[in-house]
Amino acid sequence: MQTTTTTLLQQLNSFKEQRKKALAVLIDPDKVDEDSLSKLLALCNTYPIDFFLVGGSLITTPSIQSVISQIKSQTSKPVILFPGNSLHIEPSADAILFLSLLSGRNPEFLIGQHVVAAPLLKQSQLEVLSTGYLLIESGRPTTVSYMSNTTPIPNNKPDIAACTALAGQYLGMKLIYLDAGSGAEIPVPAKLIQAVRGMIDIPLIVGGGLNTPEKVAQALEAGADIITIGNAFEDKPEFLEEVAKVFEKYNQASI
Ligand SMILES: CC(C)=CCC/C(C)=C/CC/C(C)=C/CC/C(C)=C/COP(=O)(O)OP(=O)(O)O
Ligand SMILES: O=P(O)(O)OC[C@@H](O)CO
Ligand SMILES: [Mg+2]
Repeated sequence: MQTTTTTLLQQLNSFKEQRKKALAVLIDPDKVDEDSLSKLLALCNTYPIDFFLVGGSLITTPSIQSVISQIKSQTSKPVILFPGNSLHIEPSADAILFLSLLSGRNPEFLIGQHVVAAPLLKQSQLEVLSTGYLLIESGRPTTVSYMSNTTPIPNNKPDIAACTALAGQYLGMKLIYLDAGSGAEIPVPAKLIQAVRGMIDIPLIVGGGLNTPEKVAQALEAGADIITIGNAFEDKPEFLEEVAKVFEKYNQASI
């Protein structure tokens, strides 16, 4: 019998078609130890999360692989790399966000790291998810803007964000990620999310500073298909219960 496997991209596209909102839990390998990760993973088995993102702008932990191995031993959800550079490729994950930093004008993060990464990805089994990555201004400089030496899109310029995202879609990218940056003071504004949502057809990921149920609900309401949460779960894993309630409301309404 022939078996067909669904790719992660197909799953994300089908969520979007069904209007099912997805939740990604971001694990920064530098910010967890075995015990704290174990506690978070136990909660991720209690509440319906969709996948894990693993990564950071700067990773000093020698083994991303051991973090992935712990996630895989405690849960069955897909693990997607969220890399800051080409050194962050770890073949034991399921997929990688192949990010091109479209909001910036630094060729290294638009195409340079990608050339180095491409042959490594070809040798791996990782599903490569071509992603237009847009940093949105969020109050104070973020790790990503510093590390990438780029300026984010002003958060009162929804048109610039929408046109940048559309250019990404026309270039063939399969996902758009709007990121206010990890621990952002001000998350991506609803108006800007709406403008991007209205311009593109591909799934939209939104993250950065989503640390209250209200902020999560606002991003979903504005049109995010996938929400990423990192810091708020690191600080308080129990926040997952509150987030799950927000998702339940949206996902029940979509059935
Ligand atoms: C193509 C490959 C393999 C690599 C390049 C990938 C690109 C273009 C990355 C864009 C720039 C960048 C540095 C992105 C990092 C995104 C990320 C994983 C953010 C998570 O948050 P942190 O920046 O680690 O925040 P903290 O300060 O809270 O740790
Ligand atoms: O850590 P937080 O603030 O949730 O941000 C998540 C992610 O979008 C950062 O790149
Ligand atoms: Mg980090």
